[in-house]
Amino acid sequence: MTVTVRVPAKVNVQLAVGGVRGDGFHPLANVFLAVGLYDEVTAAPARELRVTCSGPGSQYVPLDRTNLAARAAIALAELHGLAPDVHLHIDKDIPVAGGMAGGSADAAGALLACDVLWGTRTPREQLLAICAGLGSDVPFSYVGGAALGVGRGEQLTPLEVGGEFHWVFAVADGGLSTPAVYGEFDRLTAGTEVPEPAASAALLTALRTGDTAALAAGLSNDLQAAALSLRPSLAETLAQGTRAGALAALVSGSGPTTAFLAKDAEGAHRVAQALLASGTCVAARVAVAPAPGAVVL
Ligand SMILES: C[C@@](CO)(OP(=O)(O)O)[C@H](O)COP(=O)(O)OP(=O)(O)OC[C@H]1O[C@@H](n2ccc(N)nc2=O)[C@H](O)[C@@H]1O
Ligand SMILES: Nc1ncnc2c1ncn2[C@@H]1O[C@H](COP(=O)(O)OP(=O)(O)O)[C@@H](O)[C@H]1O
Repeated sequence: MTVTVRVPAKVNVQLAVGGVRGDGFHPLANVFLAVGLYDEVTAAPARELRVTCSGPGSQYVPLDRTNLAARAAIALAELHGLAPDVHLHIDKDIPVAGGMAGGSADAAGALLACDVLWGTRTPREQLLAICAGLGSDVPFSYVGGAALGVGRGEQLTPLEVGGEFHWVFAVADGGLSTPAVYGEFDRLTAGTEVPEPAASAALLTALRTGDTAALAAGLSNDLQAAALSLRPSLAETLAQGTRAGALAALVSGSGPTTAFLAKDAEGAHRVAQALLASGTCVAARVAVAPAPGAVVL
């Protein structure tokens, strides 16, 4: 028997970042939106823990016990006093190290796949606690849809979404390290008063009412300046998407993937074609949001 779970990528429609905490993390008001780009994680019985990976960027994914999917399997096995003897295969479609939470998606997917394969029927609250222990973004990858994440992003409140949003994602050449981008944020804000992060009421209303123009007006990412500082060429990608008719353009999370909100499906295809033709990205993907969280196929 094998179990395959599909898990979505995310874009942060608002990422408000406060001053660094004593534990090295930053307090956030993180408005997550799951988008329809997916990894699939398949769990199969095996003699020992083994991870394989296929798809774009898979050569950059570690296959040892540092892989977030492997860590998820180990954490679940420990909870139930089992050995984590499982073969996890990750079929990647989410850009690696791209600011779209691909590793977090794989962790959430592996957790659900192993829970079903092993018949451990772990209560949802316990699964979410394991997710939070694995990484700040992992609980959201599990639940999907849209949610406000506070604390370091792991404390979630689900958000209502009143419509569909059409996105384009420009995949950059190479990745950006999340800790490096937070470090650059600290450098750029040193000596300034960083306000307490708070979710924007206008943005939450835009999500609830499915108002694309209002969502476009409210998009914000406090890590964008840091990502652009580390990768100045992203400014040109953002400009090309805007020129092609995107309603708004921003860096996705810690980058370097850039995200473009379009009016409708046709607009999204136009923006994707223009981005590819501009040569400022290696791939341009269209995706609809919101997408569901981890689901068994
Ligand atoms: C920036 C965001 C936005 O959603 O995602 P990406 O765009 O990278 O996908 C997240 O905050 C990334 O979350 P995640 O990738 O799960 O981070 P973690 O594994 O928990 O932490 C990795 C490192 O990022 C930094 N970090 C993470 C979260 C946070 N609130 N403050 C931080 O300073 C810390 O340096 C930490 O050691
Ligand atoms: N299953 C996984 N998929 C992708 N990256 C992983 C995975 N497990 C660990 N990693 C490591 O996490 C880093 C961040 O990857 P990823 O989650 O794709 O990006 P981001 O944090 O920007 O959303 C990668 O460079 C890789 O070394």
